[in-house]
Amino acid sequence: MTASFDLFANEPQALQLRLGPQAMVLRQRALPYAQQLFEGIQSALLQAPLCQLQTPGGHRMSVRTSSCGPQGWVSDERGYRYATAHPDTNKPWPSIPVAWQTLAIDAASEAGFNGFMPDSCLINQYTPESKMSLHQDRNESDFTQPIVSISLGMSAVFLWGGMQRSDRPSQVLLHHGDIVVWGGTDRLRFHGIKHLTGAPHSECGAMRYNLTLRRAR
Ligand SMILES: O=C(O)CCC(=O)C(=O)O
Ligand SMILES: [Fe+2]
Repeated sequence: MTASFDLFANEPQALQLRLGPQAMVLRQRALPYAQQLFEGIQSALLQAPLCQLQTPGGHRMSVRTSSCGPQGWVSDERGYRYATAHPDTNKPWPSIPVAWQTLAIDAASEAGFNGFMPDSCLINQYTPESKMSLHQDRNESDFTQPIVSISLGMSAVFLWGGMQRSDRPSQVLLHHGDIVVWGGTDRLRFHGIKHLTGAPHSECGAMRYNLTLRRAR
């Protein structure tokens, strides 16, 4: 075995994958916090149960969602928007755990966005039957604030498109512990989830969780 082989064996995979001028995947960035994140999700969902929301067009989303923070993302026949209370329980959303805030703020700054101040964390739960069509995140009031999106559990095929819905998206595999950050000129890029892929996850089975931290107001 050569010395260089040894060096490469210890080399982590490329830890940052650039998706655009102001967008990147921070591979495995959330891995050290995964257990803590799973526990936080479980306790948040006890207070704010997952819902299968209706789109304004009358379809049921295949993803189940909940939120933390002063603002939670909701959807119904009246449209997509942020709300201060859970649509079923009418209670305020649980607060965003401080560790999630810190992780998101640090990830944002590593991707070039200082001063990220999330007031909303969407919790998406996917099964192998779920997908999320190409969309832009545009219900927020300040597009200078980035999006920080944490993947946990099963891997997924992330669709990373352009500024037009018709732009053909590239496909990026997102794995347990990866964080995607996008903002600035990439803030309104179309994106989505084609489907989950790979084996069930040791911690959460045939499921993927995504935490999307944003500044809503
Ligand atoms: O699950 C993901 O990785 C993306 C989720 C997303 O784009 C959204 O909730 O707006
Ligand atoms: Fe999105």
